[in-house]
Amino acid sequence: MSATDSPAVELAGVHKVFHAGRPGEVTALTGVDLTIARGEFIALIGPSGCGKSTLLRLVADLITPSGGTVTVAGKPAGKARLDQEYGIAFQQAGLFEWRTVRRNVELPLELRGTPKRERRARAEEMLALVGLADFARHYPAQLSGGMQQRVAIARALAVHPPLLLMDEPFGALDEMTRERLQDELLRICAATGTSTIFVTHSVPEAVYLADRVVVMSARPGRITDVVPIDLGERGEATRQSPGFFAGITTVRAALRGTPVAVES
Ligand SMILES: Nc1ncnc2c1ncn2[C@@H]1O[C@H](COP(=O)(O)OP(=O)(O)OP(=O)(O)O)[C@@H](O)[C@H]1O
Repeated sequence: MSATDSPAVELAGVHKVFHAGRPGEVTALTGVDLTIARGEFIALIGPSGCGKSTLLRLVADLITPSGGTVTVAGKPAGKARLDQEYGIAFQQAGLFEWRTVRRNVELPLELRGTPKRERRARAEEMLALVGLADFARHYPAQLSGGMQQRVAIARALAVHPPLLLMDEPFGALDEMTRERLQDELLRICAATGTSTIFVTHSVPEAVYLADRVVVMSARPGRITDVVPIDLGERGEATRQSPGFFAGITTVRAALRGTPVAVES
């Protein structure tokens, strides 16, 4: 299989233990097998402490597995990181206050050594995509929380990553902003063919966004269900549709089947 037709992400027999063999040893993930197709949108949901962020960090090569393999675009995760195969956006937008919006978006391109003219053009293209073309010269503090989050998404997309990793990026936003950003994110992913792993605590958000909702349980963290969602093209009517509510009911039932994490 060539790198271009390999899956976006492949986790095989992944196991992660923190502080192995030491006091406070935690098995964060066990027996995780998951294959994500190119262009697919995966939502990860599960009780607190079930290993969602750990799974995302393993794919991002921010941490290494204790066992099993993590492959991104047909390459080991470490090689994919060096090749900038993915962009990351977390709950906090994480913008640099002293940089303008455009220069925040340019940052990953700067780190990559992209020439100035090209990175400026790319940043402007990405800002237009998230509807912030008129705010390029503003500073983050002059923007609302939702706008800052859109800048973070533009920055994550600036290197045209085939894979987008998002850890509760809309968690801190009000419902209306959140729903608008969900639509924008889907539009961007469809326009760019990006594959996405999106961690959320919201069942409706997971169902609205995802092609498949991956349900996890804690102690030890593992995948307990994968719920396919077939709602076609999303829009305002989707949020009122029987299929949407049916998806929510299915994911809720899958979550109820999982033990709730008790943090010691
Ligand atoms: N660096 C670390 N060192 C030790 N234990 C860790 C570390 N990171 C995570 N853990 C533990 O691994 C388990 C999974 O954590 P993780 O953050 O992946 O869960 P989560 O599902 O993302 O939780 P939440 O929904 O609360 O964000 C937890 O028990 C956590 O305490």
